[in-house]
Amino acid sequence: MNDQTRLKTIDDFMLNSELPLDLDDLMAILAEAYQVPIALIGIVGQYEETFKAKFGTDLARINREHAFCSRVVDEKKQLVVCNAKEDPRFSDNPLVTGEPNICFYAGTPIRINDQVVGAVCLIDSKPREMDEKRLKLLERVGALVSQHISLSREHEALKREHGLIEKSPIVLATWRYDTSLRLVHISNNSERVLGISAHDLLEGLVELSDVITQEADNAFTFAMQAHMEGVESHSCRLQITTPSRTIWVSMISTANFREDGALYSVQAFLFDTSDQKYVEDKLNKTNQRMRLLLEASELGTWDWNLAADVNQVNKRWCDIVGIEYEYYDTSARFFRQLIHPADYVNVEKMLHDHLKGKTSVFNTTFRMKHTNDSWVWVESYGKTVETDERGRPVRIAGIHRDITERMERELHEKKKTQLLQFINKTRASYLQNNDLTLACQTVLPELIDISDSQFAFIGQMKGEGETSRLFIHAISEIVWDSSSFTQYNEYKKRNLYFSNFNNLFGTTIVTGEVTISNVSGSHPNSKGVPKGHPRISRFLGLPIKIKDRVVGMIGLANKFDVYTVEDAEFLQPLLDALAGLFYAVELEEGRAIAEEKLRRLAMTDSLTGLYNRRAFVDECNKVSQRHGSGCVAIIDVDHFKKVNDTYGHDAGDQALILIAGKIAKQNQAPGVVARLGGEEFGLVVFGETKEEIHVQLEALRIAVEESTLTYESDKISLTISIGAAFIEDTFGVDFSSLLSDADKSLYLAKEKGRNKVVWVS
Ligand SMILES: Nc1nc2c(ncn2[C@@H]2O[C@H](COP(=O)(O)OP(=O)(O)OP(=O)(O)O)[C@@H](O)[C@H]2O)c(=O)[nH]1
Repeated sequence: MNDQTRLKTIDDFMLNSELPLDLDDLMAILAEAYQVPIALIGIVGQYEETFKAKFGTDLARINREHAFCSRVVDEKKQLVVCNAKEDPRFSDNPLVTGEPNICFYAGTPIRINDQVVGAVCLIDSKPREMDEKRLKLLERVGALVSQHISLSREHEALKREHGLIEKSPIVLATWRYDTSLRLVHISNNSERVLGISAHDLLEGLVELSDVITQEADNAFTFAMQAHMEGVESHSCRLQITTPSRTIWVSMISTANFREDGALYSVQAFLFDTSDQKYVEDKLNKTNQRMRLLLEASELGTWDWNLAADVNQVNKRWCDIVGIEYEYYDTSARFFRQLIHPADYVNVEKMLHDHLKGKTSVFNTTFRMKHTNDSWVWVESYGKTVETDERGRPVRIAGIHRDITERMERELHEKKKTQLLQFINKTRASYLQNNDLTLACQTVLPELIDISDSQFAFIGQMKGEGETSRLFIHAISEIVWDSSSFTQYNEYKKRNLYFSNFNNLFGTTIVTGEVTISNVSGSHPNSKGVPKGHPRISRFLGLPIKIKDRVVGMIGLANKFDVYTVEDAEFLQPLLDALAGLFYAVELEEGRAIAEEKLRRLAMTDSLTGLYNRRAFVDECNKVSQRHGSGCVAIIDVDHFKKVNDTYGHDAGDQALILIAGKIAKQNQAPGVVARLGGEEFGLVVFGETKEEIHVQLEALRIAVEESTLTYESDKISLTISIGAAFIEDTFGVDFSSLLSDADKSLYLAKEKGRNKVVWVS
């Protein structure tokens, strides 16, 4: 191992090369001084010893096994052999027995890097002695040779470096400092690289200050002064102008200091960076032009370093969102918090896609919060401009363009079209289904969307005056407790009414005006919301009017932005359309009521209020469609002509009203009671048996018999005769023939003396 290290050192110091050490003269002096015929410097290799310097012999190398020096190397110490011929270790050594007939040998180690690599030795063919003093002297010679070898190597290395520098585009210069800095060395490539000959500079024929600009001279002087004041390294850029050309040179200088800290020398590398300077200048000019162009084009710029989380923007960028340039916060968090909540997810997605390499550019439009609380539409266009060693983006840069005006115009147009579409949709839904509530519910989500709101309702006033209430056709589902759940269920059943108008939305109904509240609780009529109800931060109440009458309203809540009069104006066509529909519904309802009235009138006997004959026939037809037992009867007032004749027609009328009342009282629905004409009434009675019904008819007869009509001062007694036909099952029965049968029985009842019930046999 140790031997290996030694051989490596030999290799390293090129002692295994053929080159001599150039110390033959020293060997001559040494031989002279020690009065020996041979003095050598031997380097002991693996198999042989090579003589690097010699005096007194022509031998270049010998086998290692015969080399005396190998013992010096192996034992790492001086070796003195006074008489080899008598020394058993060497007596048969061919170098002893033959040429050069070694008899005396004194060797001292050559040490390099603590390794003994060879020896400096003295040889004589005669026996000799060596005193201690001379041996010490030889040891010192060995040390000097060792030092010489080391220095030679360093010198060789330096020569090689200098040789490299001379061929390189880098000029090496050294200044020595005594009272001032003086150029003491400059590499020969100075002429080629800098255009100034090294010779001229070193001889002082040309001064550096003669060829550099004033500005560069200042920079150079500054560098040197910095070194004089203790700065170890420095770099600057100098412009050098020679008659043939002008170049830019970068100078990197290093100071060397003495132990007391005083400056000893300055070494500098100078290299031509004109190309780089040219590119830089061009880039600067381009940047400058770009900046002017951006400023002129009203473009905001951003340059986001992701790793450092620094987002640099220009002044225009700040202007777009109304931020003072000086107070701009460069963090991405600040940038993000300006993005509109409704656009945030999309922006993040677009950014993510670009960062992951899914898109070559980041290009999207979104809204940003202006310091004046409005939203600014920006078009953002960005691109990765720098990546790390793994290709991941570390810097993205881009532009912002304020497109608010264009977007608002476009959005307004789009919304207008959307509004007209959904107005048509509402109308169509109503016409198709004749169901206004369904139509309102269908368009509610679109209304919320188009108005940028969170909640909405559409209501219509129902009822007259004091009792009028707002019927809720459609409302956003907001359920937060059991009572609101009940309320929402009422809504589902189409039975939700708002009747208290002493609050924010009620203001719209009461005043018939648009209600705008953009700060929660700020409106004088605001009563807040029930506990648990989502916060209503902004509210817009829009009245639906027919002429000046409020017939309903739209309530909108929680727009991202503030509600404005323009919002109300924008939605006016919808309000008008709903007003039209509400009016149509009102008309429809009125017509239905009138029709019902007419229908009732056509079916009613005006004197008694009972069904008339036609209605009786209709009702009998209905009865004939169901199963069950019963009877049909005809009732006739006895001697009614006499009543008329005796007490007058009016008394007759009163008698008819009285009897009609009795009949109606005795026969409730589903029985049918009608005045068939004159003093004749028709009756359908239900009952299990004929007997059971008979009891009912008898009761009616008796009730009339027992009643007395008081007309003016007269008491008028009345009786009725009844002809009745029993029906086992009413289903499919022909009532007209049964009535005819009952009429015959009535005739019989009259014949038998009146005030009787007679059944069809
Ligand atoms: N006051 C009044 N009389 C009416 C009305 N309609 C019919 N009458 C009268 O009713 C009378 C019916 O008389 P009649 O058909 O002769 O029968 P009656 O007098 O009741 O005798 P009987 O039926 O045989 O018991 C006529 O005098 C009609 O003028 C009416 O609406 N009001």
